[in-house]
Amino acid sequence: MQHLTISQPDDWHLHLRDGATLKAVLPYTVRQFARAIVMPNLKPPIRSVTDATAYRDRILAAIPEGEQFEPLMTLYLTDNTSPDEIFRAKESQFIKAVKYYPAGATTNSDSGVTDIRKCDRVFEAMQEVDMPLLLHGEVTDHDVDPFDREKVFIDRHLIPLKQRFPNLRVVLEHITTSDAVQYVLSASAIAATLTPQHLLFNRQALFQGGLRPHFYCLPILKREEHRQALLQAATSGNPKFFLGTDSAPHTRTSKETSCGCAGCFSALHALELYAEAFESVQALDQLEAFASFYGPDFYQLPRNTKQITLSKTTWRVRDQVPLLESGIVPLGAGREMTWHIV
Ligand SMILES: NC(=O)N[C@@H](CC(=O)O)C(=O)O
Ligand SMILES: [Zn+2]
Ligand SMILES: [Zn+2]
Repeated sequence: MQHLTISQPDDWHLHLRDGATLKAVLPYTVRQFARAIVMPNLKPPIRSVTDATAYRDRILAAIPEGEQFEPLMTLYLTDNTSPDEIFRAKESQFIKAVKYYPAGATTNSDSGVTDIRKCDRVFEAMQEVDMPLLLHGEVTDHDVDPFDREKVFIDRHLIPLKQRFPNLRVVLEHITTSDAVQYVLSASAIAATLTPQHLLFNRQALFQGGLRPHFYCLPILKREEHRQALLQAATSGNPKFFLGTDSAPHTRTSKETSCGCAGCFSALHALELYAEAFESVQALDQLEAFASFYGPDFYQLPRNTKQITLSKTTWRVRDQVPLLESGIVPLGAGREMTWHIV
């Protein structure tokens, strides 16, 4: 196959940041994706409809002239989020979900939830108005090994949560383990997003000839057997699994340091990376549904009608994209790619 034309995809998990970073990264997303679920982990986080309205306006203002893009906003759940905020969010029309970060689990999560049970009144409101809950599904307990934090989260928190709120629609974000795949398959009213890094790389990428900070994201890359399970889920044609890049820009200097930030920047070439992952298991015929159908179906939004074409062309991922002094290093910088957006 030399060309692949699919309906335009959407990105169901994206970090756009704010200010200069927002302006630097947004054009890459707009080139590929019609819509994106925008993460609320700014400093300070997007906690209210008022915050989300202002942030959405800043995103709209940063869309390049003549391009179309629809940011779908989220609220950052805290111990103090009120059920009334959920009702207001539902009324806004453009807030599509609420994001749960365990306090301290990942980048800018200091204001996250300290105990998930504290939010039960909010979950009740969400279940009532059918507002999806997006989970960064990792425990933060220091006695739990970083490679086990997703599985332990499912056992300790997600299974009980689903028992308390069986109809609350949940997305387990950026899944990294076969345990997560199994759980999502077994439960109802739940879906999962998959990132390009977790489909293409295993934890060896972190240690290839030395320490590789640009492969460090959370949840951390896992063993090959987990990558295989994720790839199988993504290409299986099951609508519970859809595209969410988790593109998470950090400057080069904030990653190449003694305590580097977590996050991989993939907005530059996300769709091309997914195409490569799907082709590696002869499943390019499943790419369109994963990238363009199952996400809008879950969020009860119309599928996109525009199309996008990829062609079989080799090219090399550039070393960095410009931002401030140090730039942002894209996922797989220097890598030879095999698919290119026309
Ligand atoms: N995935 C990451 O490693 N980092 C994300 C936060 C997140 O999605 O957990 C970020 O905001 O940088
Ligand atoms: Zn996360
Ligand atoms: Zn993320």
